[in-house]
Amino acid sequence: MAENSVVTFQNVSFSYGGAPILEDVNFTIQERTFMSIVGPNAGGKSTLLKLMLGLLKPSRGTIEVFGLPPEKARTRIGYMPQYVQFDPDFPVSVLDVVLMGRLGVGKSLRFGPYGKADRAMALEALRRLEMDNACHRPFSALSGGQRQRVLIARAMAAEPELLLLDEPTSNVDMAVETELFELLHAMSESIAVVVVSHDLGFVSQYVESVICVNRRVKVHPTTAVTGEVIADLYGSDVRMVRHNLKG
Ligand SMILES: Nc1ncnc2c1ncn2[C@@H]1O[C@H](COP(=O)(O)OP(=O)(O)OP(=O)(O)O)[C@@H](O)[C@H]1O
Repeated sequence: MAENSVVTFQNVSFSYGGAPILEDVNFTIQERTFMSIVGPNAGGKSTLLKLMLGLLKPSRGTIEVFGLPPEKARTRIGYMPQYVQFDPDFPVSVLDVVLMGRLGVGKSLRFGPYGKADRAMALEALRRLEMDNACHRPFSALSGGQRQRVLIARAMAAEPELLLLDEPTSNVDMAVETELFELLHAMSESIAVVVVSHDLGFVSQYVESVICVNRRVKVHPTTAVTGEVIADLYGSDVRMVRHNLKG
């Protein structure tokens, strides 16, 4: 593993049993970086994240996270999945949801009760997402955007060295999206942050490089993402939304 590499993919291919979803993938993610995974629907973005987490195994090639097989590095990764299922009748508080991020943190796997340090870390994560005032509210009573922030807090509560977020802003308005990206950008000064997004124009304002996924994977510095790169990735059917938020 190269020095400072958090994630390394070497000649990785993957299929769910049928046609290849990812083919001969090679890239690295360095520490203290903010990257986005972009690409068309069904291009393999979520699959790439699940491989990084060790939830799926490559059919070919090698993946290392912090120099380890991904499943051995999982406690160092914070993950926010694309869809979170929960029962709205289940009386779980905001703090309970964030505390779930503390499961497995530390030397051994623990299944509660949570200690003081766990609660402090969960509250700190909520504070950073400006949701600490809601800590005793039922999770089901929150708006979509508030839930999204709580789920990000849950991923952060694990004190991850690598934070993976699968479309974290799919339910939120643009003001919240901007706030979240500012926050993630700040976090990337100390850890590696990787965000799956459909909105290349928006993420380009924040990330240093983009991991373009469409069965093959190519990494481009944001400045090199030209119309040609986009057409290559998405074909002619591309809607590149540029919000022009920074003046
Ligand atoms: N568990 C599974 N079993 C079989 N095929 C799957 C499974 N999960 C995903 N796929 C297929 O793998 C391909 C890539 O899916 P993936 O979810 O990685 O794409 P994606 O780029 O994240 O898509 P989207 O932008 O729509 O979220 C798709 O064709 C999908 O149908």
